[in-house]
Amino acid sequence: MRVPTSPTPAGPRPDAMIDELRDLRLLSLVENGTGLIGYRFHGPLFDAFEALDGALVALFREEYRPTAHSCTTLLEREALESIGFFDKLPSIPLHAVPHEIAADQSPGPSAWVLSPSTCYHTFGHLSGIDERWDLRCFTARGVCHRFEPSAESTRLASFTMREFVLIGDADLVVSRGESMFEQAVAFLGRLHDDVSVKKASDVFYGERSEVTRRVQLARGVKREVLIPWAGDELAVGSRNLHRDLFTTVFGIGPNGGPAMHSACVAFGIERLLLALLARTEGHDPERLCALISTALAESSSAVHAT
Ligand SMILES: Nc1ncnc2c1ncn2[C@@H]1O[C@H](COP(=O)(O)OP(=O)(O)OP(=O)(O)O)[C@@H](O)[C@H]1O
Ligand SMILES: [Zn+2]
Repeated sequence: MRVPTSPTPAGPRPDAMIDELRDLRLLSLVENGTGLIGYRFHGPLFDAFEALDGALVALFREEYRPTAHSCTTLLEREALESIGFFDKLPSIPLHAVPHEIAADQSPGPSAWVLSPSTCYHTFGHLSGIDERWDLRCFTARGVCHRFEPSAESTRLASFTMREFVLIGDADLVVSRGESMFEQAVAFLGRLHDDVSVKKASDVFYGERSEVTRRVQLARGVKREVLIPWAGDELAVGSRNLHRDLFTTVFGIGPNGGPAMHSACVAFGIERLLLALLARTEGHDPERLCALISTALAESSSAVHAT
């Protein structure tokens, strides 16, 4: 998450490919005065979006057997308060004032925010569970919202995240989280010849200081997978280790004994789609769909061969 800068930039400069896709009516921009809110994908471009998301789920289905769940766009404000989100990143959450809830006055408009990540729904669902397990995987796709105004065409206020959450034994969460991330990187490497990985820090998981940033980098709490985009590198996914932060706050697992840990591996589907399409011949979404199927088949046979 990036702390918003001020003053707010005028608006995004769509890249040439984005203009092309708009002309073909495959994509439309959702904008307001502060910049780009999000994208709507149409026809074959939406098919490629679904193919990418579906491939990520298929990639991990056999080995991790994730339990899938859905998400609401709205999240209880309390959930973010309990993990100190507003103390660390007060400007990121977008507050929701849906008319129906406002009219009903119960629980009241200020009780809701637009969800900034999908894993809070997973943790919320497991809250208070009195069970311990070695390792379980959960997955959800959700529209996420963050207020990080920027002139970049890939920093959206509304975007789609596919997330896998691992919960269980501390060592297993780290080792399996790492191999899951590596498998995703290998899959993306079949679709693009210039995929890179780097360690990152996130102000959310500590104080906003240089010391914390370095400690996080040294501990490898966050790793990102990047694909070139518009002369720069774009983070299309990340692996975050939370230790027992969320399991403790949300009360996941029985009292007593070592706390279970959690990690998440998350992907931004809009970023992935645009960055991969930029490398696809003719920026053709149907061609990208075919490449995704081939890469998925190759990835599965690589897993079975080991
Ligand atoms: N504002 C955004 N617009 C589009 N995609 C995003 C945005 N923020 C995050 N994502 C996508 O969701 C993925 C997982 O979210 P995560 O919280 O790890 O991102 P992040 O570290 O905040 O991203 P960044 O480093 O770009 O600020 C990111 O790797 C990225 O692909
Ligand atoms: Zn997460």
